[in-house]
Formats: sequence, structure tokens, C-alpha cells
Amino acid sequence: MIHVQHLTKTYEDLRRGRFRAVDQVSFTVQPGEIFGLLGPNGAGKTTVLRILSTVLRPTSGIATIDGYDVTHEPAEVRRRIGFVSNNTAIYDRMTAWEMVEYFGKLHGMQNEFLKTRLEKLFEQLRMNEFRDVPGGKMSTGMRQKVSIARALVHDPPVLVFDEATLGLDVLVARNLLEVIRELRAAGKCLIFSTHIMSEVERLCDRIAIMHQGRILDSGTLEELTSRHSEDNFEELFFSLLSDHEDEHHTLEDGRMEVTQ
Ligand SMILES: Nc1ncnc2c1ncn2[C@@H]1O[C@H](COP(=O)(O)OP(=O)(O)OP(=O)(O)O)[C@@H](O)[C@H]1O
Repeated sequence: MIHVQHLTKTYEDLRRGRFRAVDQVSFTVQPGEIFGLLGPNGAGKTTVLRILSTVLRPTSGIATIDGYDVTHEPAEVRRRIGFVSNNTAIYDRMTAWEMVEYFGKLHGMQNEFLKTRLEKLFEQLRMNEFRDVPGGKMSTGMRQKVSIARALVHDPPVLVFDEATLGLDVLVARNLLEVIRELRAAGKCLIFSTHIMSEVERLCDRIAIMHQGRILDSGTLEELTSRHSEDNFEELFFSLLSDHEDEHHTLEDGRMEVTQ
């Protein structure tokens, strides 16, 4: 469903010059699977997810959603993907129902069809008790559910959660993880990015550990722990990161010597 091959994105800034925010990243995700992208701030997770949702163009490499190329067929990709982050704008004066309806209309959904879809979604996400509450009066949990409903309204097969639990209280975050599990059970293909290790451990079927634009390793939790002879996932994560940094600095030094 999601295929990413040698995806690279370079940026230019004053301090770092031209650098690779995403460097030769490859992975696939199947329907009914939650794929975790785990990495510290600045690892490149958001950049990968923005490329998948057609907001950014890759510098090189290929990404397809359900066979459609993100660079060449963005409209087809957008029909098949929903994006949930922690900072989705919620309009103060629109009710939960109106907001989700509005996004359904943006996707070209019409009257009765849209109404049936909204009824189903509000039931599924347990949003009926606040369907008429305006954004300005919503709790964080309500706002998060509206963001999810917005991303789901056109019933996309692929869903992307980018640091979606950031800033949520424990109960709301727990509910969100429950919703994500339900979506997996419904056969959706899910990517979940976070810097919180316990979330990927509890939720994800496969995990990619990302640092400085690269995927350092990926696999099931069992595969990762047995490959690195390390039972403690946290230890494994930090040792992968520090090994990479050591290697990377050696390489950088090597490169400098060559160019001098
Ligand atoms: N428009 C941009 N111009 C220059 N550099 C950028 C731009 N966007 C992101 N970056 C840099 O690219 C790198 C990867 O950023 P990205 O946001 O993808 O990381 P992330 O893993 O999602 O981390 P975070 O959780 O902090 O968002 C960072 O070093 C960031 O500073």
C-alpha cells in the first residue's frame, strides 16, 4: 500500500548549508499494519510524512500510495491518505459536525452520501455527545477527535499520525491509541511517528528507528531486540543512535580529509 524507496530530501540553510533532512529512506507498509517511525526531534520524520501526503516534493527517490506516485499523481494520492498531527487548526465558531462536513465537501462528497458518512464516523469515534459544540468550547480530547474525523471523512485506506499524541493528557492519548488500533482492525494502513518509545512498543507492528535523516534499522520489536542482542528497547534505541553518530563523525572527518 505504501512504498518508499531511496527517498531523499535536501534543504539549504545558513548554518548547515545544503544538508539531507531525509537520506535514502526506504520502507513499505501493508493494509492492517501500524508502522512506527521513531526518532528524536529533527530526525526527518515530519519531512517523510509531508512528502507522502504530497505537501513536499522529494529531491530524489520514489514514494507511492496504493500504486500512485506522490510527485506525479498527487490528486490520486490525496484521495487515499488522511493526515493527523497535533496542531490541526480547529475553527472556534464551527461545530464538530460542521467542521467535518466542511472537509467532506472539500473532498467533493455530496449531501446524502456525506451525511451517511458523518453519522457513521461520529458513531465510530464516539463524537455524538459533542456534535453541536463549537471549536472554541471543545476540550483537547474533543479537538483531537475532530482532527481524526477530518482525516477520515473521505475514508482513505492510508492514515498518517505525526506526533499526534504530543500535548495530550494521558487519558486522551490512550484513547487516541485505542482509535488507531481500531483503524488497524478495520484494515487501514497506518504510519505513526513519535519520539516516545513506549508508544511504538505498545502499538506498532513494525518500527523504523530514524536519526539524522536515515533509517538506522527497522523490523518488529522482536526482530530488533534479537538482532541487537538487547532486551531493553530503550537501551537499543540509544545505542543505535550513538553508534550512528560515532560512525557519522568518522565519515565526516574522512570526507573533510579527502576534500582538503
Ligand atoms: N523548510 C526547511 N528548511 C530547512 N531545514 C528544514 C526545513 N524543514 C525541516 N528542516 C530541517 O530538517 C530536519 C528534519 O526535520 P523534520 O521536521 O522532518 O524532523 P522530525 O523528525 O519530524 O522532528 P520534529 O519532531 O522536531 O518535527 C531538521 O534538521 C529540520 O531543522
